[in-house]
Amino acid sequence: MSNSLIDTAPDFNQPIAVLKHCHDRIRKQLQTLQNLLGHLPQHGADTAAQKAAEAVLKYFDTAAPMHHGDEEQDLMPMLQATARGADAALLAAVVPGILADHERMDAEWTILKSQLDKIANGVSTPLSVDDVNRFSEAYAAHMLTEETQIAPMAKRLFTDEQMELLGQAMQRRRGIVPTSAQTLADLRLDYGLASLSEEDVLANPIAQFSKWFDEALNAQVAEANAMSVATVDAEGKPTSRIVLIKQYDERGFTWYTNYDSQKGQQLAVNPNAALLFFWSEVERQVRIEGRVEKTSPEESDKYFYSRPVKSQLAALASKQSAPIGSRAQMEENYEAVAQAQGEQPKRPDYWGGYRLVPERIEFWQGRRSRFHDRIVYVRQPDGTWLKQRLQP
Ligand SMILES: Cc1cc2nc3c(=O)[nH]c(=O)nc-3n(C[C@H](O)[C@H](O)[C@H](O)COP(=O)(O)O)c2cc1C
Ligand code: PXP
Repeated sequence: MSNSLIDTAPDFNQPIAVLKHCHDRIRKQLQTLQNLLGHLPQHGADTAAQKAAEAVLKYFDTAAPMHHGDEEQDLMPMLQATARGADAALLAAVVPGILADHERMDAEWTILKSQLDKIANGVSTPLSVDDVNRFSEAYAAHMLTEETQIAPMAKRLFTDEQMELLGQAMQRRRGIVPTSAQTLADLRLDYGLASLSEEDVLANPIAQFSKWFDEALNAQVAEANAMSVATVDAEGKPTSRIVLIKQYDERGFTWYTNYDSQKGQQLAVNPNAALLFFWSEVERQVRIEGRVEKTSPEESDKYFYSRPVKSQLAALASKQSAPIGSRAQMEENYEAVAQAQGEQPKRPDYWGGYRLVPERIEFWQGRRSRFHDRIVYVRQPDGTWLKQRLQP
């Protein structure tokens, strides 16, 4: 039970209150900056000024970035994945501005920091009124938007479980380990952001993939375009690795690589493969299975030449998946290729695209207590897709 007469920080089981508490601390630091502006002309970088500068530096170097991280990596993505209708429209209007504010405030902080560093070290240097005011005004407007638009929406929309997840993520960011020693086996997240029903999914699985992919991008899932590709060797032993998807359409899902690599050699013997996307921030997984074919040389050219020249050279300099003695040897190979090829390297025949032509695509949405939603599409001999719900 908290004593309401004493000003203590709220618990992480009330994450929105913690974020508000951070704002109050920011306001105190901004006041300290104003106080410093008044103090410095008379007293210079005396002990009081040094202490004040140190406090402001400590807060904006450590706590503020974590606060921005809470919002960018947890609060906003969770809200974006939950909000519908007018709430979703409001977020679409407000979130880009919030992210841009963070960048601007970071830039303004860099300017102030160099001045405060000197003051903290006892150097009597002036603190720019304009720099302080720009920084303070940026924060004031930003915090007001969050407190009037974002926090009330989160309080209204988030379930108890979502609040708990948000609080846990914020604790992890601060390196706070739960007090009872948590064992590996106890590590688990309960999912509850959304549901998936037969009515929700589109008739065409590629269109459904497109919808989820766009939602993952909008929710700022880290590397939403990264997918695992599983292949098997001649004896049927599986291996998997991450690649970046570069295109998808009715024909299939495409990535680019070295045809002589381990995966290339395996696909030459057995073209069956499986792709996997895991989008943790939206609690979704997509599994895609089928047979792989090479993209046409024209398609491979088009993608190869769209890449940065240094990546083109790196592809030429690397016998992907073959052992090599040292990093130095790799650098030598790169330099030799760069010398030989110049600014316009030519795509080698052994580098190009693979397209997985899907036969089965499953969409998984995490639900509470492991009672998840799974909808699978299986391609029928006539080319149509059969849709089924699978048990979790
Ligand atoms: C995020 C990420 C993206 C990657 N994207 C690609 C890619 O698009 N193409 C590629 O050949 N390797 C990519 N790699 C490297 C592969 O995971 C792998 O190391 C490499 O393709 C060799 O695999 P193999 O020996 O199984 O053929 C990526 C790795 C990571 C972690
Ligand atoms: N090839 C290799 C070896 C990679 O590691 C990657 C990505 O990590 C890629 C290709 C795809 O990258 P890009 O987007 O530069 O084509």
